[in-house]
Amino acid sequence: MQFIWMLQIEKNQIEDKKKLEEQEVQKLKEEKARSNMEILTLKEELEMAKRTHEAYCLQLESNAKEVKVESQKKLTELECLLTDSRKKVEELEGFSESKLQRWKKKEQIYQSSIDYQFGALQELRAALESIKHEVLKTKRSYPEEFNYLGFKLKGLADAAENYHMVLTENRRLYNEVQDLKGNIRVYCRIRPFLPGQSKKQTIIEYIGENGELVIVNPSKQGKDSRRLFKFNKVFGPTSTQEEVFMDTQPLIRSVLDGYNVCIFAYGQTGSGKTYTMSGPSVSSEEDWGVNYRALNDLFQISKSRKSSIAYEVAVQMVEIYNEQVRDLLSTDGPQKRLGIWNTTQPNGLAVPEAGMHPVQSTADVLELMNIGLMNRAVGATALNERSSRSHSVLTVHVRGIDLETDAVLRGSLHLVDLAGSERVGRSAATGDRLREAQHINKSLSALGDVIFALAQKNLHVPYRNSKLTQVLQASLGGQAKTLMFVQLNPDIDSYFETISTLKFAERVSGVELGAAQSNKEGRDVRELMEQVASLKDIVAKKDAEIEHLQRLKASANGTKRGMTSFRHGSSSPRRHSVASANGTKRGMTSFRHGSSSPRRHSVGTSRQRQNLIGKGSGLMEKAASDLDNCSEYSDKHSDAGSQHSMEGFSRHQKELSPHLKLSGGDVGQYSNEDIELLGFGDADSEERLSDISDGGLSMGTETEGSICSVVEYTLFPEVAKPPENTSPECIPAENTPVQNKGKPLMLERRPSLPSKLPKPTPKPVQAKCSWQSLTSSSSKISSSSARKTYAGSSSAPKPLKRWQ
Ligand SMILES: Nc1ncnc2c1ncn2[C@@H]1O[C@H](COP(=O)(O)OP(=O)(O)OP(=O)(O)O)[C@@H](O)[C@H]1O
Repeated sequence: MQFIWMLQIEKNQIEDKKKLEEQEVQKLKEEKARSNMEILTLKEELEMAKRTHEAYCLQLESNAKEVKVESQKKLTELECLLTDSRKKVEELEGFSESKLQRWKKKEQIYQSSIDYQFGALQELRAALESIKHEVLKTKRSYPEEFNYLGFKLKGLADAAENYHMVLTENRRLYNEVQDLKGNIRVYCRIRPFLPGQSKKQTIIEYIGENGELVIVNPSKQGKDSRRLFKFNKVFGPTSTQEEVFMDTQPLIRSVLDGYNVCIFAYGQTGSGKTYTMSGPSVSSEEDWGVNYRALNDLFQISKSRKSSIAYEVAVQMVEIYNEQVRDLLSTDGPQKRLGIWNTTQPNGLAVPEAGMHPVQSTADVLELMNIGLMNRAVGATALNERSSRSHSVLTVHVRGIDLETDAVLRGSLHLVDLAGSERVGRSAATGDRLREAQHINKSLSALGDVIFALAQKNLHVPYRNSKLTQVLQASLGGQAKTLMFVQLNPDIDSYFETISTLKFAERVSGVELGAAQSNKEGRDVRELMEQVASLKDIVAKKDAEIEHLQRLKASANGTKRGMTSFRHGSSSPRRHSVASANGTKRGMTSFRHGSSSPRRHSVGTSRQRQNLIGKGSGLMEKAASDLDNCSEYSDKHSDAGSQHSMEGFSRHQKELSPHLKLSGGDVGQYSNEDIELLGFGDADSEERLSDISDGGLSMGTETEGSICSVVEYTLFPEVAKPPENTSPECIPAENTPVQNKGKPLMLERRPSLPSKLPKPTPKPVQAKCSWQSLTSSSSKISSSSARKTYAGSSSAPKPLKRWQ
C-alpha cells in the first residue's frame, strides 16, 4: 500500500510536473512568438540601421576624402612653412652667431677700455698728487711771479696801445693801396643777349684781362671797323653778380674807414644798370646787385670791427627826375621836391630833407629798398617808364666811433642807377620827352664834366651844373672814391649807343689811348704796381705785427682781468679822463654814455665860431685860393682817410696857418652858408662857394674847431642844447633872400619822418640817442634846431636859406 501510495504520489508529482512543463512549453512558445516578432522588428531595424550606416559611411568617406585633400594641401603648406622656418632659424642662428661674436669683441674692447681708463685714472691720481705738490710750490713762488707779471703787464699795456696805432696805420696803408689804384675807376659790364632776342650778332670782339675791350662794327670792313677801349676792368656777359662785386668790395671797406664813395651805373636803357646796381630779384642772394651786397658787406665788416669801432648806418634814397629831387622812401603821398645842401658836407649828407632811415641789418635795407623801388615803379606806371628817365640815388651814411680813441669816422656811399643815356641828344623828342631828354642830357654831361675835371685834377670842378652832381658832390672828388659801371648792350642794333657810351666812359676814366701815351701809362702803371706791391708787403708785415700784438693783447687782457685792482682800477676812468682832458673827442659819445654830449664841446666855442664868421667877405677869393691849396694838399697827402685827416689836417693847418688864418673868417662864413640850401642866387659867388667847400669841407674825421665841426654841429643838433642859445632872432623869417620870396623856408616847413615807413628794429637807448641826432638833423630839421645851430655864432644874422 504504501508502495501504491508512493506510486500515486509519484504519479501525481509526475503529472504536476508534466502540467508545469506544458505550461512552460506554452510560455516558451509565446516567448518564441514574441521573440520572433522582436527578431523581425530588430531585423527591420537592423536593415534600416545598415542602410543608414552605409549612407553615413559613404558620407564619411566623401568627407574623409575632402579632409584628406585639404590635409594634404595644409601639409604641403606646412612643409613649405617648415622649410622657411628652418631657413629662418638657420639665418637667425647665423645672425645671432655673428652678433655674439660682435658682442664678444665689444666686450673685449670695453674691457680693454675699462682697463685703459683704470690705468689713466691711476695716472691721473698720480698727476693729481704731483699737481698738488706743484700748486703748493707755486703758492710759495706766487708773490714773486705776481710782482714780475706786474712789470711785464706794463710792457704789454704799452704794446696794446701800439696795437691800435698799428691798426690805424694798417687801415691807412690799405686805403693808400686803394688810392694808388686811382680815385676814379671805370668798370665796363656787358650784358648777355636776352632770351627773347632773335638777332644775336654781337659787337664785342675782344675782352682783355686788363680791361681792354675791342668793339667791332660788323657793317664795316677793315681796321676802321674795330675800336679799342681800355678801362680798369671789363666784365663779360658771363660774369656773375658776385664776380662784379668782388672788384667793388674794397671801396665798400673804404666807406667804413671814413671815405665817401660813389658807385654809379651808366648806359643806355636796357643795358643792365638796374641789374648791376640792384639785381634782377631781391629774393635770391645770388641775384643781389651791388647795392644789397655793399650794405651786406658794410654790416659784416662793421660787425667784425665792433670790438674797436662802433658803427651806425643809415640810408636815404632819392630820385632825380627832371632836375627835381624826390624822396623815394617817403610814404607821404605825392613826393615833394627836396632841396640840396649848397656845399659838401663832411658826412656826405646832401639832401637833408630826405628821410634818413637807420638800418641795422641787410633785412632792414631790403625792406627800405623795396619801398624805394616800389615808389620808383609807381612813377614808372604813371609817367611812362619814368625809371629809365630818372636817376635813383641810394645814399648810405656810416658813422663810427673808435672805442679806444673816441675819434669819429664818417663815410658815405652813394649808389646811383642813372637814367638811360640814349636819351642824350635825342632830337626827335618833343614836349615832355624833350624836357626829360634835355634834363638827362644836362645832368649826364654835367656828371661827365665833373668827373673829367676831377680826373684832370682841375682846380675848378663844376658841381653846380646839375642836381645830380650836387647830390653826389661829397662823393665825387676830394678824397672820395668814384666807381663807374659802364653798361653795354652787345646787340649790333645798339652799336652807335654803345660807342657813344664808351666814349663818355673813356673821357671820364682819364685813360687815353694811343701808342706814346699808352707806353707812358704802362710805365706809370708799372711804377704804381710796384708801389702797390711794396705797400702790400708793408701791409702783410703790419698784419703779422697786428696778429702778434693781438696775441699779446689777449694774454695781457687775461692778466689784466686778474690784476685790475693791482693796477689802477677799471679802464673806463682812464678813457673819461682822456676825453675830458682832450675836450676834443666828440661825436657819438652819447652812443655809449647816453646822457653826455661831448660833441658840443668839440664844436668849438661860440667865440671861435664868432671869429670864423666875423671876417669880411672881401677875402673870399683869397680864401678860395687858400682852400684850393688845402684841397690840393688833401688830394695829395690826405688820402689816408679820416683817421689820417685828423692828424693830417691839423698838421696841415700848421703848415698853412697863414692861409687858414686868412681864410678862417671866410670859412666860418661859409660854414654858415653850409646850411643854406641851394638857390638861384648869384651864380658866380655860389660857384666859388661850392668850389671852396670842395677843398675845405671834405674831411672825413672831426677836428677840434675845424670847419667840419661847425658843419657837423649844424647837421647833428644835440637834443639837449642849452636853451639860452636859442634866440629866435638869429634866423628871422624876413632874412630869407629876395630870390626866395613867396617860397616857404625849407627848414621850417620840413615835414616829419614818413609815419608809414617800417620802423627799424628798436635800438638800445644809447644808440637811439645818437641816431636821434642824425635823423632829427636830416628829416626833422625844425626852425628851433636851426636856431640853436646859429645861436652859437651869436653874430649878426645873415640871410640863411635860399630855396630852390
Ligand atoms: N648781366 C646780366 N645778366 C643777365 N641779364 C641781364 C644782365 N644785365 C641785364 N640783364 C637783363 O636785361 C634787361 C634790362 O636790364 P636793366 O633793366 O637792368 O637795364 P637798365 O639799363 O637798368 O634799364 P633802364 O635804363 O630802363 O632802367 C633785364 O631784363 C635784365 O634782367
